[in-house]
Amino acid sequence: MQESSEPQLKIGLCQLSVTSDKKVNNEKARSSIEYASKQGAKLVVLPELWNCPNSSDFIPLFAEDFEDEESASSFETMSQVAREQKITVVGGSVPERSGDRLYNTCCVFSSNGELLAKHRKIHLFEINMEGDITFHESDTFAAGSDPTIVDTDVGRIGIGICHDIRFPELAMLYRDRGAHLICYPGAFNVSTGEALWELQQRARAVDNQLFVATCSPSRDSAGSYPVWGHSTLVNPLGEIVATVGHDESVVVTEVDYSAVRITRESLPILKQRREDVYQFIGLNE
Ligand SMILES: NC(=O)CCC(=O)C(=O)O
Repeated sequence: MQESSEPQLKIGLCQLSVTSDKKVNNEKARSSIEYASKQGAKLVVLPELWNCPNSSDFIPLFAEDFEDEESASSFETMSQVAREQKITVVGGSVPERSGDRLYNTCCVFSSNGELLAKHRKIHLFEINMEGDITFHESDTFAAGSDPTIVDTDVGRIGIGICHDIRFPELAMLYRDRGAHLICYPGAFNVSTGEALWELQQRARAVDNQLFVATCSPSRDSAGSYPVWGHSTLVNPLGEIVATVGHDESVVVTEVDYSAVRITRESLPILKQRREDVYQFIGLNE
C-alpha cells in the first residue's frame, strides 16, 4: 500500500451558503479556503454546485466554459486561491458548458493552482417521491462517464459527486486503484438526507477501509432545492471524525492516513475477497 508522504493532514470542508450572485459565491469560496488554510488545512473540499443555485433556471446562466477565461470566474478563483494559499482544492462542483452540453463538474487543483483533474458527475440524481420531492437532474445535465482518481500533494484521491456515492462499485474501483480518501462534494436533499447521507458515507468508508469526505451547501442556500447539509469526514472504521449541522460553516479536521494501513492490517477483509464466488458482470442482462 502506497502511503501519502504526509501521513497526517488537515482537511477543510467548506459548507457554504450559495447565493444567486456568482461574484458573492466566488468571494465566499475564496474566504472559506483562506480561513481553512489559516487553520492549517492542506486540502479543502467545496460543495456541489457552490457557485450557482441548484435550479434549472440558473444553471445554464452560471455555467462556465473552462477554456474561456472570461466565462470561467469560479474556475479561475479556485485556481488562484489554491496557488496563493498553496493548498490542494477539490472544487466541489460548478456547471460546466462544453459545446451544447452542460455537466455537473468537479475540478481538482494542485497547490500551485494547476488543474489536475475534472470529474463530471456520472450518476445524475433522479427521484420521484409522491407528495414530497421530484427531481430530474438529467433534464439539465449530461452525465459523465469516467471515474476520476487523482494524485495530489496530499495523497491519491477518488472523486464522486453526491448521487455518485450511492454506487458502491465506483468506490471499490477507487480503492482498487489505490485511493485512501474519496471526496464527494454533495447536496443531499432533506427527504433522503436524514436516513441516508451519513449511512452512505460510512458504508463506502467501512467497505473499502478508507477515508470519505463530503461537503454540502448549507440549508439556507438560494433556489428551491431543499439541502440537507451535514458535511462530514468518516474514517476507515466507519466512524465520524467530524461533522456539522445544516448552517454555513467551515470544518477543519484531521485525516490520519496511517488509519488506513492499521485498519487493513488488523481486519484484512480486502485480502479475503472471493471473486471466484461473486461475479456481477451480466447480472442485469
Ligand atoms: N445532488 C444529488 O445528487 C442529490 C442526491 C440525493 O439527495 C440522494 O438521495 O441520492
